[in-house]
Amino acid sequence: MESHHIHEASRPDHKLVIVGGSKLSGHVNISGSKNSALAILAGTLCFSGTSKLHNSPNNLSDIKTMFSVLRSLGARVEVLNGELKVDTDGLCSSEPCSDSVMKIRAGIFVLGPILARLGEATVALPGGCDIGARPIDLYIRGLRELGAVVELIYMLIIFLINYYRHGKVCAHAANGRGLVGGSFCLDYPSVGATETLMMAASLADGNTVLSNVAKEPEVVDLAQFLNASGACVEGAGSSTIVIRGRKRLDGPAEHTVIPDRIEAGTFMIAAAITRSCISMSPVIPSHLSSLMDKLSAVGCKIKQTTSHTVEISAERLKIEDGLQGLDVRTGPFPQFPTDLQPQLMALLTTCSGTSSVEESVFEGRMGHVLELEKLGARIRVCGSTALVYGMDQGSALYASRVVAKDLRCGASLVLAGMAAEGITEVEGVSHIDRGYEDLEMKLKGLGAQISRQSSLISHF
Ligand SMILES: CC(=O)N[C@H]1[C@@H](OP(=O)(O)OP(=O)(O)OC[C@H]2O[C@@H](n3ccc(=O)[nH]c3=O)[C@H](O)[C@@H]2O)O[C@H](CO)[C@@H](O)[C@@H]1O
Ligand SMILES: C=C(OP(=O)(O)O)C(=O)O
Repeated sequence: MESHHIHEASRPDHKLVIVGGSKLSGHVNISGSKNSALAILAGTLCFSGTSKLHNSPNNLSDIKTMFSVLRSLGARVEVLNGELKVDTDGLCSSEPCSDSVMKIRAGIFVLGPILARLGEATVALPGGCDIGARPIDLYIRGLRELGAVVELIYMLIIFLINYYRHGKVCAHAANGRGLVGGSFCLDYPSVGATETLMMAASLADGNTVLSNVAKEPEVVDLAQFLNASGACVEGAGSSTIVIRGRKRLDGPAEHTVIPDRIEAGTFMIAAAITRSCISMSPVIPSHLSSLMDKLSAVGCKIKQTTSHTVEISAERLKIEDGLQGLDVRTGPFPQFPTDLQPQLMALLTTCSGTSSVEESVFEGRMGHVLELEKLGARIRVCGSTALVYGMDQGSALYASRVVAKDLRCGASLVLAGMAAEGITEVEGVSHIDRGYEDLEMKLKGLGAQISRQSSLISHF
């Protein structure tokens, strides 16, 4: 057992019970971005003072876990009337609580800020969705370019007849000096490595040039937060970022987190898979271009009704009618997001023809396939590509009991359950709670028949 894949889901859980076949209608409010908020929370460690964050999705379990990470370092975190305040005056530790770090991928995002601010950091290897190896070599190599000495240390923890490997990253600024500016070209535009290096370089002595960086909107949001706190980060959103390091950042900023493009995308696919028409806000349409292109190509009609509102319509008489399968390949932004791949795959099982879905970002992000097959989908996986057979090629969604193996797998199963005939049960809801605020309440508000129940009650 690898220690960095321990999930809340290993505890007794709830399930979502879905009566398939309902049409959706109306409007849904989109929460703030999980991945932006997680990076910005780490960013608050770059300076002293109290930051105010609006639109942070504070009810997500991943965000609450990040609060625990920050608190374990001496920060004070408070949520009052939806407004989040993070006070980092009391930062007193360079080693966050390993149990919390090991629950989420973003646990490792604190490495850069702590190292830059305190000159040393020891952080456990992080958790997050179990979708492949997820190394941190780019973080380590990048920090070394900024003058850090970084080592990975593994311990074998033996407990009765079980054992697991517990890994930690230990870093310190070489020769007791702080970090220094440098140049680093990422082999792959990793979101987390880009964010970590951007935060660390903001406090380095001199200028840093990062090339082949991630261009995701969450990277841009973090850069805006850091700049509002006195940092000088230029070029976020392009493939090269230049950071003019400062000894100390001015401090606390007030910032509004961008809307969650993955949550918005999931609701767009919910409308498509139920052949319904819904609207949603706030969204930043340019963050959703690749999904909107694909949904238009399958046959949905998408309209931007205000600068921050989109309406999607896939209304047809019958679920079997109309939508056409297609080929898709995931990739770094602005390509199709891997975090919407499982949800799109669920939709493609209800379209006509054979679709091809290639996962190019994570090596192990096909965990939803087996579960979708339990709901009647016909899918064949060859390496990193799944051939998805549509309704006219043998897929026929019907109710079953399935398990969310990870966050977006869970979302994809909920969507498939809404299109399946009968009552579907989705277990492992704690994965879904990591990244969707009130998913079932929001879907219910749109007309879905969905409820949360104890896993001990069964409909089968
Ligand atoms: C908390 C958060 O923001 N999570 C998001 C973030 O994850 P995360 O930041 O972990 O994703 P990355 O962009 O780093 O990973 C992309 C690819 O790069 C590889 N890699 C990454 C780092 C490294 O040092 N070495 C390396 O090889 C990974 O194994 C993966 O194959 O971006 C992903 C890609 O958009 C999203 O799916 C996640 O939802
Ligand atoms: C993969 C995801 O999250 P994380 O990186 O936190 O595991 C996700 O949000 O789909």
